[in-house]
Amino acid sequence: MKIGVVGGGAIGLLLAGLLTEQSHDVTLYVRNEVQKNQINQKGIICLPEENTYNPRALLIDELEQEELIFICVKQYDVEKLLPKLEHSCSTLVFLQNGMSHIDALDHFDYSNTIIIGTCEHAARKVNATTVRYTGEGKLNLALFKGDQKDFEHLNNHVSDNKFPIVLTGNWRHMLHNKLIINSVINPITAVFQVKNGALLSNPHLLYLAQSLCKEVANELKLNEQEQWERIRGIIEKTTENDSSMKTDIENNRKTEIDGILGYLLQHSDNPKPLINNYYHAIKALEMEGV
Ligand SMILES: NC(=O)C1=CN([C@@H]2O[C@H](COP(=O)(O)OP(=O)(O)OC[C@H]3O[C@@H](n4cnc5c(N)ncnc54)[C@H](OP(=O)(O)O)[C@@H]3O)[C@@H](O)[C@H]2O)C=CC1
Ligand SMILES: CC(C)(CO)C(=O)C(=O)O
Repeated sequence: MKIGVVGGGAIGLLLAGLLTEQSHDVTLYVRNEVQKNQINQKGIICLPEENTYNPRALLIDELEQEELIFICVKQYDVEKLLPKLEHSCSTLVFLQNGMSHIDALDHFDYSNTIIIGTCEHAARKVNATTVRYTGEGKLNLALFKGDQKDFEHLNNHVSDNKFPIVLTGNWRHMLHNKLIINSVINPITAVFQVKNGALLSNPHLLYLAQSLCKEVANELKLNEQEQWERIRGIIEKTTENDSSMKTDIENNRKTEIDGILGYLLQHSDNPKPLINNYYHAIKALEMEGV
C-alpha cells in the first residue's frame, strides 16, 4: 500500500520504519531539508536492535497522493498542518495524545475519510534519523468521519502481527480511555520529575494520582475504580519509563497539557481544583523553561 507518515519525530520515525518492514511503499514527510536528506542517505535506525529501514523522505510541502496518511505530529501542531492536507485524497489517520485536535478536525472541511487513533507503542527520538523503540504496542483506531469501507480496508491491508491494529466503534470513548491515563500519569510525573513507577511506590504520589484519577473520571463520566485499575496496570508496565510530559519539561519543550488537562477545563462547567492546579503547574514549568 502507498502510505505517507507525517512528522519525523519519535512515532513518525517508528511507524515509517515498521511500515517499511511490512513492505509498504512508505514516504515520511518532514518539515526540514536537513532531516529529509539525512533520512534519504542513511535511512531510519531503530534501536535497540539497530534495524535500518529505507523509506523515502520528502518535505511536507512536497506531499504526493497517498492511499493512507498517518499523522504523527504533536496535537498542538495539527491545526497548522491541516491546510497542507486539504487537497489530498487520502484516508487520514490522526494519532495524537489528548483531545484538542478533535476541535480542529470538527472544523476541517475534508471530503475523504478521517480516522482517529491512539498509539500504544512507545518511542523516543534519538536524533534526526534514529528512534529508540521503548515499548511494543498496537494502534487503536476508530472512524471519525467518512467511509466505513476505507476503515475496513486499512484493517485488512495494514494490520499484521508485527503491526497490530484494533478497530473500535466509538472514537470518543477510545480517546477518553487514553485521556484519563495521560491526565493522571503525565502531569504528576512532570511536576515531580519522577519515573512513572513512583506514582505507586511513593504513598504521597499514589494519593495524588488516585485523587486526580477520581476528578478526571467524574468529569469524563467513567468508573473511577475501573479507571484506576487500568492506570495502575499502565504504571506497572511502564515503571522505569519517563512520561512524555516529564521529558518535555526536562528538555524545555512545549508539552501537550493544553490538549490534555486544558481540554478538560475548557469543556467543563464544574470546578475542577486538581485538574486546574496541575494545568497551571505545568504551564508554569513550561514558562520557566523558555
Ligand atoms: N512518543 C511516544 O511514545 C508516544 C507519542 N504519542 C503521541 O504521538 C504524537 C507524536 O508524538 P512524538 O512522535 O513523540 O512527538 P515528536 O515531538 O517526537 O515528533 C513530532 C514531529 O512532528 C513534526 N512536525 C510538526 N509539524 C509538522 C509539519 N507541519 N510537517 C511535518 N512534520 C511536522 C516535528 O518536526 P520537527 O522535528 O521539525 O519539530 C516532530 O519531528 C503526540 O501527540 C504524542 O502524544 C502517543 C503515544 C506514545
Ligand atoms: C502512558 C504514558 C504515560 C507512558 O509513559 C504515555 O503515554 C506518555 O508518556 O505520554
